[in-house]
Amino acid sequence: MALLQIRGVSKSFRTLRALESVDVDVQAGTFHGLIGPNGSGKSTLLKAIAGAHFADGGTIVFDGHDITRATPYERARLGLSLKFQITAVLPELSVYDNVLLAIQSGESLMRLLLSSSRRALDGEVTALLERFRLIDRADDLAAELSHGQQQWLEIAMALALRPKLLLLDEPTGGMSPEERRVTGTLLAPIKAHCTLIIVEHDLHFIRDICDHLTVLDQGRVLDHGDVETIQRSPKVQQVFTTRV
Ligand SMILES: Nc1ncnc2c1ncn2[C@@H]1O[C@H](COP(=O)(O)OP(=O)(O)OP(=O)(O)O)[C@@H](O)[C@H]1O
Repeated sequence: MALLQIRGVSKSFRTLRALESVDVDVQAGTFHGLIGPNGSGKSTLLKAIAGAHFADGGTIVFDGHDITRATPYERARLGLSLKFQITAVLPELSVYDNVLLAIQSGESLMRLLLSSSRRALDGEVTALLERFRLIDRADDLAAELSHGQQQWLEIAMALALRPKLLLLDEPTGGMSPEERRVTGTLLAPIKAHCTLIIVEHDLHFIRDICDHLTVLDQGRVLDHGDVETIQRSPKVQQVFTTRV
């Protein structure tokens, strides 16, 4: 059974049908790309998965649980984590404290009161900072990081609670080509423990890191399959040459 099963999901904003009867299966241990022209519904689908929007119709089953009406908090407890397009780091805190807070957000109040404090969590914070090449910036304010480094910090924070499924909305937006390349390198090892759904406009980037692609067009699934199949798909080629 797929880790995530989306069946017949629809979402309207007033009269606009942003998603129309969308079916997607995401297998555990894969990187799954969502692509499509502007306004095709990619972000709306991510938000419906994370619970930031409720679907108007259809069902979403995650890891055997029907989460269609679950709150974002309940989904997070089941192992879903979302990093939005807009940076959400706390700029006035150090890089270290941003990651520490992200880890502590999953701690029970009792553990916090008993102070499973900085020292107890230091190993976890340090490991994440090392993995995301931020250890040398640990004491700097998050505001002082480059745009690319802030994105990596956010991915590290999204991984702090060890999610089973990570949702990334355009993580390479605004990055330099070198930062994009590094982002691919940083994401690759998470496949060992985390499934990924990623929305991206950079088709080279997504082609290089994804196993499977779903193509949306005007709120519907236009095609899906492995990267080679999608690259050869005439209907996908037509949409990308005429409307991207
Ligand atoms: N909160 C909202 N209220 C009203 N309309 C919305 C809302 N969110 C999205 N839409 C509309 O729904 C449609 C799908 O938007 P969505 O952001 O999901 O597309 P997208 O594929 O992610 O686009 P892009 O690639 O430009 O980010 C668009 O027409 C958009 O204007």
